[in-house]
Amino acid sequence: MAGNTIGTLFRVTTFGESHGPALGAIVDGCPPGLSLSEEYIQEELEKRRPGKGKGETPRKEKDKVHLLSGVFEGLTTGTPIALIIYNEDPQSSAYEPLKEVFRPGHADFTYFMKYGIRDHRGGGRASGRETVARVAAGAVAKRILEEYNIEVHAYTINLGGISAHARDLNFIYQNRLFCPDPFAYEKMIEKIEKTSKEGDTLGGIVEILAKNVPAGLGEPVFDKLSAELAKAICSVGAVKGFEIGAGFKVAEMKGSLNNDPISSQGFLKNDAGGLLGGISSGQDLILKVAVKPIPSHRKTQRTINLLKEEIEIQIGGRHDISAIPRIVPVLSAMTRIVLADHLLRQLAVLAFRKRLPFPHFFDA
Ligand SMILES: Cc1cc2nc3c(=O)[nH]c(=O)nc-3n(C[C@H](O)[C@H](O)[C@H](O)COP(=O)(O)O)c2cc1C
Ligand SMILES: C=C(O[C@@H]1CC(C(=O)O)=C[C@@H](OP(=O)(O)O)[C@H]1O)C(=O)O
Repeated sequence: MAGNTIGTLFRVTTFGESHGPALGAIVDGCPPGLSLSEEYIQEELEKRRPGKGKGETPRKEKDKVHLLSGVFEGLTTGTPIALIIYNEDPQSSAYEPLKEVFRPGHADFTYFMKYGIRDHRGGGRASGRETVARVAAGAVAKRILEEYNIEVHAYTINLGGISAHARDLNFIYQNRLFCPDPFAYEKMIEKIEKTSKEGDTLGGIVEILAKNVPAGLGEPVFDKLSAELAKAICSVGAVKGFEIGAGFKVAEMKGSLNNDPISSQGFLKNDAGGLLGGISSGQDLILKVAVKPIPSHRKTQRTINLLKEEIEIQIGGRHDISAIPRIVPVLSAMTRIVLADHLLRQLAVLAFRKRLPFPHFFDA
């Protein structure tokens, strides 16, 4: 069925289920001549791989990526890139008792209402494990963006109500929570430990910062960069909120405060989050993403089964306490996929745009 592909010139399709033999991605539209290796992609996958930090699912997966096509002698050929990651530790029998039960907060009920059939093993395609394929594809997008010096950083600014106040971009890559604030990091770890003991789970907020994004990315109407980013980010499981720049605060701001004044040196502030008319302004892109707590907590939950009988369940098995931090590299990957697609789309415009007046407005 439809709905497994994202992008126009840079197209990503993912396939696979959490407890099937494998997950993977087909990446079509990557330009030729870029260096790309399994090692490069693996480095990104390691950031999402389960079982590496406090409160993460203990499922033992190497998440080893196999690059099947589209690369010859270390360089992309311009043809489709196929990436596959085999599942090694599914333990599907743990899901047998849940076969005819709808877990609250998970996708069991809606998948069943839609298809009338579902792969109950580990949530099937609705599992957070599907995101391994997205991160693999996002690594290809990263290679394209590197050619234009475009950087994407994502980091945890809130975990279970504990806020990060500092934004130390070096520190985010030194801790497993991708937290930019060493003080908040300690508090977040304590919160995970306490919540884990209580048998409960946590949500949080991830901020995404994209630097050196040239002005002009995004189409004017339906494929606005803002809309495409919202779609890509909200396509990730457990995402419940998305903000651009000042986000929901704009509702309370006056226009005289909200607008970012423009000087010959550039914009004087960035409440717009780098997007005007849905098109990148050349300022940093700043996005915020609200992530809900993991639905599989250990407390008793009310639900129904396939016979519509009311029952109580207690979910055991292997689960994250929070989708944070492992969702953080997924959100970077989705942002990169959208930016790579729109960069390629804008390069076609620029080939002609340079004939018009004011070419000095463009650096790309
Ligand atoms: C990286 C990541 C890890 C996740 N880990 C778990 C988990 O261990 N257990 C669980 O029940 N849900 C987990 N989730 C959340 C569910 O996949 C998600 O809640 C489910 O697909 C329902 O979708 P929704 O929350 O968007 O409505 C995870 C999600 C992500 C993105
Ligand atoms: C395996 C991963 O996370 C899984 C995401 C997940 C869910 O319901 O989303 C449920 C758990 O699956 P299982 O019960 O098979 O262990 C997590 O372990 C992964 O992200 O690689």
